[in-house]
Amino acid sequence: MAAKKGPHIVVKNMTLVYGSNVVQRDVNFTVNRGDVFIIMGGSGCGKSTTMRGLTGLKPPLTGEILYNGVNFYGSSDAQNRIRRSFGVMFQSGALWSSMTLAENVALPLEQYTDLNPGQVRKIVSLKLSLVGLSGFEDYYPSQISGGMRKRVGVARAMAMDPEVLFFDEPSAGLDPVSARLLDDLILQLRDSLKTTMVVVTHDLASIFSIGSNSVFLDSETKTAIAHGDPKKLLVKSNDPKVINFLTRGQGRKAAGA
Ligand SMILES: Nc1ncnc2c1ncn2[C@@H]1O[C@H](COP(=O)(O)OP(=O)(O)OP(=O)(O)O)[C@@H](O)[C@H]1O
Repeated sequence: MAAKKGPHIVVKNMTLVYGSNVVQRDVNFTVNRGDVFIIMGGSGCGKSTTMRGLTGLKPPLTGEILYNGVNFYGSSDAQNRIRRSFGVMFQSGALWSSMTLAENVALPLEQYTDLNPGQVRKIVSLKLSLVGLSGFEDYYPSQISGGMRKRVGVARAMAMDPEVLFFDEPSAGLDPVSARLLDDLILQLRDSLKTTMVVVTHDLASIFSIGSNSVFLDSETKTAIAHGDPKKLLVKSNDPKVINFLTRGQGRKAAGA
């Protein structure tokens, strides 16, 4: 578990492309240990692609991504080792509908560890209790709410005690109260487990309530134009695009910042 402060993920001059289409160019940012780090920006600016770069699904054309100083794409050995140090929660929760919640959370443990079934069962119960779902082990995804399914996705992403947890649009499809509960869970897990959290979102309520650090990706210039605590950016940024985004187009005064 990561306990020390300091840089956890360092992105250096990262350029991401699909064929001849440049999504983001020369992006630089640092995610510190224990950050709830927000990847933000307007539609299509490349947030999901950046997360794919950070998680090994999209090798950058150029640049480096360092985890604890080790180049993620430097060798397949490094990549495999680093991949084991993080968990990913996809937008829908990505649960298998034919499996119980316990079976879903057990999957990574069965795939990547030699734990016996009794040990797996214990860890699964612990992870489900961490996300407030004790006693739901034998339910199927269709028998629980959307917010609960996302929590199961978090439990599964945490099965291997990751140092970093990635969230792709965690509040998508949730009502505001469920979205808020999920935000609270993210903060609670960060505080209790010291896990570094990286969150792709354009939900302003989430950005301000959980974000301690961020990068703002701009779709016009195709690069990062702001970096830091979103609450501070709201007050201090001089970039009209950043202010426009953070105030939903209202401007700083109207937004009360
Ligand atoms: N698999 C792909 N192949 C080709 N182009 C893609 C692919 N995935 C995304 N793109 C393009 O890359 C750009 C960035 O997409 P991406 O999904 O990363 O943006 P985003 O900021 O996450 O968007 P949104 O907020 O709408 O989810 C878009 O122009 C998109 O059309």
